[in-house]
Amino acid sequence: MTTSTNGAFDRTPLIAGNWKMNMDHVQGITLLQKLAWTLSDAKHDYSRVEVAVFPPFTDLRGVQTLVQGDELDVAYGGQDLSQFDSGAYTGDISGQFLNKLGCRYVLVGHSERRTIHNESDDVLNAKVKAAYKHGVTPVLCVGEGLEIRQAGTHVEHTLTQLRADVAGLTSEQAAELVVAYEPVWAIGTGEVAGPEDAQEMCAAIRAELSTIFGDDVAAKIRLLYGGSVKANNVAAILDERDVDGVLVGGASLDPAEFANIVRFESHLLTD
Ligand SMILES: O=C(CO)COP(=O)(O)O
Repeated sequence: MTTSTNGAFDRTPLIAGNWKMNMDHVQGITLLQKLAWTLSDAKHDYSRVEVAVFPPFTDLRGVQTLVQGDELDVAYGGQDLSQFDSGAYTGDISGQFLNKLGCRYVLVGHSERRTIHNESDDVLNAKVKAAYKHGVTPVLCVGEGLEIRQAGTHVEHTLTQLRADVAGLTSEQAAELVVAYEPVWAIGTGEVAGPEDAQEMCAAIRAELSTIFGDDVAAKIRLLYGGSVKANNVAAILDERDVDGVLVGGASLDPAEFANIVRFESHLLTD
């Protein structure tokens, strides 16, 4: 991904931080300010990279105010959205509301939503479509649990999720899509899938997207890896041909660590 010879040069690397249910709106602003200060000291190290954060819903208005007021070069998004536009859906958040708050992205189908909230691929397909309807780009999360990995059926499992979740999208929509491969066994465990595991799955995902949407569209879709990404392992993961970014959980709560992940290319230069 970091050279012009691998065909992936045109895909802007996306370094995304999923804060999960951490950081209230006051803590969230402090975290984002510290991140912005750290990054502004080293702007030249990450000028080619897009940075995004996914705070809790209650933080989004404050994040919007800070990003706009200080003209921060940081995108932000919601961690979930409703498949519906508005109405009697207590506790849910419409994509329309996210759009109004300036969200560029929204996570769809994170494994914690799939398991804790039993979100099915049918629901996730509707959520992906709802995101496009409201002008927010979905970051679709797919990936297998430990038992499936041990059984060796992880590629087919993940592609089955992918096919169901992107069913019915137009090529124009698909070209904007971001897919995050997050093996559940590597989330928050310290177990990181090896760069070759990330590449194996991302190559399979891109091949499947080529079958569905054609080679040109698939070549535009950014594929992220997520699962125990840290500053000391990010460069090797992002050196893989089909891996175009990372979705970071725990390490995104530490502004210095996350800034070092954003500056992954400077690790490549110094390593
Ligand atoms: O779930 C993740 C990001 O969405 C990964 O979390 P960790 O980086 O904490 O393993």
